Amino acid sequence: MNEALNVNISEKHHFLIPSQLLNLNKTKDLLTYQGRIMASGKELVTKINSSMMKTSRAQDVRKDTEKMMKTYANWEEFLLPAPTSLAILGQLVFISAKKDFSVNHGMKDKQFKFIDHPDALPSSVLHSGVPENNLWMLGLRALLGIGVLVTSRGGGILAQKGACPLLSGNSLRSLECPRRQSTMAQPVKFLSQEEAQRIDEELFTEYQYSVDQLMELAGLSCATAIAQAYPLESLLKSRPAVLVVCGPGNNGGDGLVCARHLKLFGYEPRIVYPKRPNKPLFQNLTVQCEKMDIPFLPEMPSEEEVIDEAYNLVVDAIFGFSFHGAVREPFGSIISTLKKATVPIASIDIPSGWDVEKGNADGLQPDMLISLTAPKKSAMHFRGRYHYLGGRFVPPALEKKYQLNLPQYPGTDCVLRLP
Ligand SMILES: NC(=O)C1=CN([C@@H]2O[C@H](COP(=O)(O)OP(=O)(O)OC[C@H]3O[C@@H](n4cnc5c(N)ncnc54)[C@H](OP(=O)(O)O)[C@@H]3O)[C@@H](O)[C@H]2O)[C@@H](O)CC1
Ligand SMILES: [K+]
Repeated sequence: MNEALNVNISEKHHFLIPSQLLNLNKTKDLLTYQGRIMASGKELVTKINSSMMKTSRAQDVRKDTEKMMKTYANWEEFLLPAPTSLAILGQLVFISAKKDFSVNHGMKDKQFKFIDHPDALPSSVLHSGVPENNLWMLGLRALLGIGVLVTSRGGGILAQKGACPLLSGNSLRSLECPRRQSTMAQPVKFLSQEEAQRIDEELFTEYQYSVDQLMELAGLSCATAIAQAYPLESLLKSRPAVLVVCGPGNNGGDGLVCARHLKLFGYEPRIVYPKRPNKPLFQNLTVQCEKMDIPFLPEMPSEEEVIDEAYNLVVDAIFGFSFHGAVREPFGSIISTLKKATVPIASIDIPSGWDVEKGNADGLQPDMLISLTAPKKSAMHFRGRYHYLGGRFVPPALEKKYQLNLPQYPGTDCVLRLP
């Protein structure tokens, strides 16, 4: 396994410890300081195994950790104690430093029987249960200087508790996270339709952005988030084909931009664009896609089997936050076909056909939602695997005015995975 060292603690318990973490100089110091010599490979496994058994009292570990981590950051504030109830639930803890990963990759025999989807594990700390006591957790904490952050789905609890949001994302770059004082304690705001439209309006009128500018950033966010959630190497079809369905408004424009960036990222997008507005903005975006050899389909495939057969993913860029009322044709038929397709759907800003605030229990159920600027109220009803925030263009004054409490994007990233 390239990115993580698999540590078999016992027959039932496995850890994946990211090699990046082990390579950190500070971590090495820390291990030496603990009097436990860190080695590599099998030796490391033995060391960890034995140190689990010899774990010092929780109080000592807490003090040590505090002392050690203070130099770098106030990590102690981010650590959640593992609830005892969780401590008896299961068997596994995973820590990964990068994107989602497969635990089966490079394994001789597939021994991860407690994992539902071994080929797509969330990258942030995932807790699906821990052994009968939390000794190993303390041990890990003592060894690596971090706590095991417990959550049922990577990062979920962390973000709500106001932990460094980077930790809930995909990267151990979180070690460098400058803390954000003002919004840490507040959950991100879910916008009403009217708020979303007012913010949008203000960006254009007060802040003097052009639509093209923001659309470019929005579309780039969408393509980036998609590439993170569905990396090329994870696609099941031999061709990395993606169907991008674009609607008549700016959400559709985001879809066109997204398609263009997906193409640059190595995907093979194809676009369905049944109602094209007669405005230079959309005409230009269309030409840009054509010049990038992105095919526009004459019509939406009407059979869901055709979509399932040909595409790895559908990008839903039909309607965004201005959607209202009952869906009109041709989009009604398009959405019903998409509802029957089994291929994952990534919705831009709002799952199309959903009420912007109330959602739609009988509507599309996308696997991914990329909320732009801030999630809308309907995002509370999103049940898919990947919820990303994109559109990193909100000026701080505007964020403050609407009390958006946006989590901090990791480093220079333009997207952030939400719990
Ligand atoms: N600040 C941001 O966050 C940014 C947001 N951006 C993006 O803009 C999106 C909002 O775009 P938007 O305002 O153009 O509206 P959008 O939702 O695409 O659809 C409007 C179209 O749909 C139509 N339509 C409506 N209801 C319908 C129905 N029932 N059945 C059929 N048709 C219906 C409606 O037709 P009309 O009702 O006018 O006849 C109109 O043609 C936002 O979600 C985000 O993706 C970024 O690009 C830039 C920065
Ligand atoms: K959409």
